[in-house]
Amino acid sequence: GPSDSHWSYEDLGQWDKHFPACAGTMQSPININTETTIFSPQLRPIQLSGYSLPASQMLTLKNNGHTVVLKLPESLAIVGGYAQQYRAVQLHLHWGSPSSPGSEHTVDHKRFAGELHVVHYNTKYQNFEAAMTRPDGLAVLGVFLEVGRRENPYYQQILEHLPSIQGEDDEVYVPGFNIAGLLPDNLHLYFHYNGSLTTPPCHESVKWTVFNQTVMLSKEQMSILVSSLQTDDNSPLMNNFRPDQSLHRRWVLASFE
Ligand SMILES: NS(=O)(=O)c1c(F)c(F)c(SCCc2ccc(C(=O)O)cc2)c(F)c1NC1CCCCCCC1
Ligand SMILES: [Zn+2]
Repeated sequence: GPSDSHWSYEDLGQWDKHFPACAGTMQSPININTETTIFSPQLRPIQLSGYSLPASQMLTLKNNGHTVVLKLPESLAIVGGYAQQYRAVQLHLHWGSPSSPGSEHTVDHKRFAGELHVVHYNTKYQNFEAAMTRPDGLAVLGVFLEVGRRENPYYQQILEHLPSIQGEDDEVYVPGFNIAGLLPDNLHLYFHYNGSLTTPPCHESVKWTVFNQTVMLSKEQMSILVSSLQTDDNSPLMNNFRPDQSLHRRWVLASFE
């Protein structure tokens, strides 16, 4: 894949040997300290377009050895909340283990069960590859996953296929569905900051939106997420989250008080 899969979450300290950006001062994820976020009323609600896909539109779901990735058509776009238009590339998940949480961002040092990332690129650049290295190149929407009492039908559209892509590089076709169903219903309560990809090559090209409202999955769904996939040497794919990186001179904005 785009970043050689020889890196792992075990050798985090070595990432910057091959990918120098990983040692930068605008890295992600971060801990969001709600005491020092800056209320920014100019932040508009995130508006999405084209997120509801017909079942006739098939998407590829792949275990790439680091996470499960759903490739998205460029017809999905962020049309509000960002200064420029961004189009979808893919979405993927981060999780922990049967006994521990695995979100990437934390809020007041609380780590959530998991985290969804929907990756988009700025349409002022030719394509994703050109955008990936520019400061305003990418927009990633982050959603915290929690365990609740009911099954989440939208996440089930992804989770039900995990048992059939257990091995690294396994992939399967899944029918389209309303991708917006994976996000919280309230898209105007969010944190916003400038950061990076949380995986090598760690490019500092991401304008992050982390929603304040979480989404709920059932216990059984979370169990499928943390225990279905394997990585290269058939070891369980778990705890695929990067520890939080220091903020340095950055501020985190909040669209709410
Ligand atoms: N949180 S994140 O957005 O930084 C992120 C991660 F944390 C990730 F862990 C990942 S997966 C690791 C990168 C990767 C490896 C293999 C393949 C492949 O075989 O197709 C593809 C990608 C991952 F894919 C992403 N997002 C990617 C950034 C990596 C390179 C380009 C792919 C689009 C966005
Ligand atoms: Zn991610």
